[in-house]
Amino acid sequence: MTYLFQFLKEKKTMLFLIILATVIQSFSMLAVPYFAAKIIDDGILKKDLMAIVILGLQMLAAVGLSGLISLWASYLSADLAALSGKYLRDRIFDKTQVLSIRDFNRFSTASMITRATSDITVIQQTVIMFAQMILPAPIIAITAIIMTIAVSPTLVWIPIIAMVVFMLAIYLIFIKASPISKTIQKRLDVINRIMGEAITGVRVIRAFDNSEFERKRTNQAFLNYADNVIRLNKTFAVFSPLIWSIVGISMVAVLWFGSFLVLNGEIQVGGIIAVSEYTILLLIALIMSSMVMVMLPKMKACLDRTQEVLDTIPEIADETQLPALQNPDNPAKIVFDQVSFSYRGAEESVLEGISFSCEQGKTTAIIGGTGSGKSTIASLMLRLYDVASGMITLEGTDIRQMTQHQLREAISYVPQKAILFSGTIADNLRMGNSQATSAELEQAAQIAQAHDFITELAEGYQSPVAQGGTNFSGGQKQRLCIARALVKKAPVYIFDDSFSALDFKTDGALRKALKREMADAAMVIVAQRVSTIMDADQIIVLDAGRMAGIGRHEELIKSCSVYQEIVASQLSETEADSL
Ligand SMILES: Nc1ncnc2c1ncn2[C@@H]1O[C@H](COP(=O)(O)OP(=O)(O)OP(=O)(O)O)[C@@H](O)[C@H]1O
Repeated sequence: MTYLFQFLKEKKTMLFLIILATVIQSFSMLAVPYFAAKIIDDGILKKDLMAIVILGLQMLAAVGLSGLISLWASYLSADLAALSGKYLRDRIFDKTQVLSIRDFNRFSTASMITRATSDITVIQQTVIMFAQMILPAPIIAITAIIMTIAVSPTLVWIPIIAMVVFMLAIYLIFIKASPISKTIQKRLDVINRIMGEAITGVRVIRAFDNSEFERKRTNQAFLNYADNVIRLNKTFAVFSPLIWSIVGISMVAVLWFGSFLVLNGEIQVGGIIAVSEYTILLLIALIMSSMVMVMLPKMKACLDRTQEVLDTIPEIADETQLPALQNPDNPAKIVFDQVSFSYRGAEESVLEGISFSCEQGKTTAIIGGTGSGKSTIASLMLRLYDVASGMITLEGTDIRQMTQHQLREAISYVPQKAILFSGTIADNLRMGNSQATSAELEQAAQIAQAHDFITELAEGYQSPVAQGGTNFSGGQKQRLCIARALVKKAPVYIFDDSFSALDFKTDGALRKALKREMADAAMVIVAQRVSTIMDADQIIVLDAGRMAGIGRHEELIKSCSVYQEIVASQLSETEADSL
């Protein structure tokens, strides 16, 4: 609730206007029974036509005012609801940008998407309903009771008892529905995850003819969701008969006890009409508000889930007191000093005692078997995780002693999985440097060996990129990601297995161009293929998270058995012998 209250605090003027409009609307609505009673008592019973006309006009004015004010209140509450959704989505988005990968994994992608979309839509809808239907209820209830007292204090117990019984019933339903609503939102997460996988993985599912298995899996998820929705609806099924019983019994009570009072001369006939109308208006206000109450358990579940994300304290946060940066001209750009690291929950270290230095103008390659920890080294350089022991420095400064912004400004990164965003090619290339000129885009694309295929497209650099870059081949996507990293000019470049989808010729041409054009940068190339890293200035050989060797290709081929094995497994005997 905290964040919603913060939002309402920020929008207090709007909230005040809505409350004001609601008060005026409630009063004008409750004036109608007052005039109705007067018309009966002072007009009809006294046969005074003039009084009937005047009171009728006053009644019409009250109805008109109530309608107009209600329209204004609706506009205001629609605005408030839409803005509340925007406010919460902005906060969630900002949070996703500071959460560490580990924090992020705690929630799962599907759940994060549900929280930012449908959960907030539920909150948004409830805010509008709250403003339009719940807010007027107490005002109408209190005024109706005061007006009833004014007409007949003896009959006031009827609307009061009706109201208490009604609220007690709603409270009990709320208590029962709350946990079910929470479960429903969790089931929705599962549906989103499974449907997401079924849709994005449709090619694989068809290729493995696995539709039947997927159908069973989705069916189970849909059933679990439906079961809970049915339980919730059953809980609310008692609601309608209960309400109408309370309304009916209240009416009987008003007419019955009211008739006695009329016969005793304590009130006039119009009084019975007024009291019964006040009771009905009070109950209608409560019915309307309770319809929204039905949504409250769900809204609470959604708010709790939103709050859970927003309350998460990022595992990796910038220090508040940062020392001045060391030496930006330090030729040793990135240094790993006895770095060890393990993923949360894993018993063994993924990296152990890693020490090396990436120098300006030099290429450092990291090679090793799958799962040996190559990508983890890249993630640590970007401080997506913090080291367990040891230290990583950028230009002489411990990367924990600088802001994440400073660190990531200095590094340009090409991820292992080529990720593109919907928009144009130019939009994607400008991601790390929005001011880049067309000439700079072209130059980067040329180095990345992407220029030729881009210019062959009808719209060139303005060609559309589909969500996830699905309209490009694996190799084209990789080259666009490399070009994107080159457009962002940085002292350090990390290529995490970014040449794997390229043919040997393109791979060779790209590396040659990189060496020529990026002569001043420190380059880190993570690779599986020996041919990609053979001419690097230093090669780090990883074996199960430990450094099995470091040096140039010619040295390692003689001294490092792990490297020899990798080379032997990839190059033909003649090729290996000739090296
Ligand atoms: N987010 C994670 N949580 C837990 N374990 C992880 C995570 N990411 C990687 N690992 C584990 O850490 C080890 C090293 O993974 P890493 O991705 O660094 O290897 P790699 O050498 O880059 O492999 P590949 O060449 O296959 O990409 C693996 O055993 C992997 O299972």
